[in-house]
Amino acid sequence: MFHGTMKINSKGHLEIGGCDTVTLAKKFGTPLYVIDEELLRQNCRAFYNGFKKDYPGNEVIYASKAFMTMAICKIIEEEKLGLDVVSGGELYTALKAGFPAEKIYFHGNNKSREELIMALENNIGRIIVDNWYELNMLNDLAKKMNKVPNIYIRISPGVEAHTHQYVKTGQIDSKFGFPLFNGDAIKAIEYALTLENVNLVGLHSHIGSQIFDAESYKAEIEIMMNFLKLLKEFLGWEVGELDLGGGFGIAYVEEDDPQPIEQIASEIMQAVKEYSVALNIKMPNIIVEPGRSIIGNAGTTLYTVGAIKDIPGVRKYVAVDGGMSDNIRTALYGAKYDAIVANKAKNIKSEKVSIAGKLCESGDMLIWDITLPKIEEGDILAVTCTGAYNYSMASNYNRLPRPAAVLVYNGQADIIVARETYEDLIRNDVIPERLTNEKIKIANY
Ligand SMILES: Cc1ncc(COP(=O)(O)O)c(C=O)c1O
Ligand SMILES: N[C@H](CCC[C@H](N)C(=O)O)C(=O)O
Repeated sequence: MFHGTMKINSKGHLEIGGCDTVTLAKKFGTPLYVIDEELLRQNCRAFYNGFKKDYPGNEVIYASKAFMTMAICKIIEEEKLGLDVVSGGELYTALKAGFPAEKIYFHGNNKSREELIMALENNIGRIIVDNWYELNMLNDLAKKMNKVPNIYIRISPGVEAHTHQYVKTGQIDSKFGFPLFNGDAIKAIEYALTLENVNLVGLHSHIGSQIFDAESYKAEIEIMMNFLKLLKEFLGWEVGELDLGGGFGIAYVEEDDPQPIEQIASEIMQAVKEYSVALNIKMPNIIVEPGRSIIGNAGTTLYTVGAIKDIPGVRKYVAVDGGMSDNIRTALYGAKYDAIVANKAKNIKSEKVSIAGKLCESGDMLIWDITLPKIEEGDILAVTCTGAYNYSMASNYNRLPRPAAVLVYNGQADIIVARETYEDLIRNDVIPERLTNEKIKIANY
């Protein structure tokens, strides 16, 4: 499956953003995350057109947890989207990239005092309050700092999205948000409205990730709009902003069949409109927080093929020079990926193999069972749709340095994150004095 600007060039190599991926692998080394800028921008525009063009009060905020670097913040800003951050680190990155603070939304189920202070000092757009502890702490801090931040209350709506257990978040048994079913949500809202140093402007809910159609969102909308009606009746409070979260799915492999964003957006907006009329409540501005669907299919990881182990009648393992340290999703969620042999992009697919990583775990697999052209040591393998939750969930397991990322556009390739070096790996190591009596020599690689 080809995505965005992918094509096969005259050498029979896979090209992305007008760049030959075999040349990219040579120039920048592997593993290498390659980001197709044009596709990333197209994805941003699909959301903008679907949710914001006809509804200027709506906001599309990119869930930066999917993939964040300062360069990505620049593109998101240029595409007129806001930014969802979930930690001091993401907030810091956004601020350092000069992202407009008023378009930053801060999530998280256990924000620290320091993180909240940072958010208040920088007057960010919205703080999404997840629990009682945070609500009181934020109000106290804001009082001391003489601020009145705009907040949302996060609601746990009790909606089961049809997706993987670990990427469901809206169900009753969830660590996120104030439950609707036991009255906690309404109590929190009533209480927040009495607080002097927070300004409650909206509600938030998020039901999960990798959702393919509007049905689960409609269930969420039904619950939330009925709740808005209840709030109007019992508290006399009309909700101005309703954040429906992210979760829009993408096609990793051929059998995945998500509806186009424009279609889902139109069904969502239609449902919101209909409920406002039917329930006789003001139509709230809608906020959505796509992560995966903005960056997922715009990313491809290039690897070099190394050892190949054929167990006749059992399986042929093809090992690459990365693995679960740069893409943990197969091991963690049983995620499925597609791949292209970049230097043999035209060749006939002739053998079934499994793509293994180089880390010290049997579960360190990238793809179980894929049919590819005959593959040999030294080939460049391009695993597609690795833009979301690969780099951002990468680790240094086995002390593998994290790969570099390049942004490709119109024949140009620019590094947006440098490859980590062995020096980076030991940068924060400390050898306590009592262990240093023998000189430890570190070879200079
Ligand atoms: C609150 C919230 N918003 C948005 C997202 C983004 O989800 P996705 O990448 O599936 O769009 C997530 C999940 O990571 C989330 O928890
Ligand atoms: N935070 C998201 C899920 C992120 C899933 C992501 N880590 C992945 O690799 O698919 C949620 O709660 O819906």
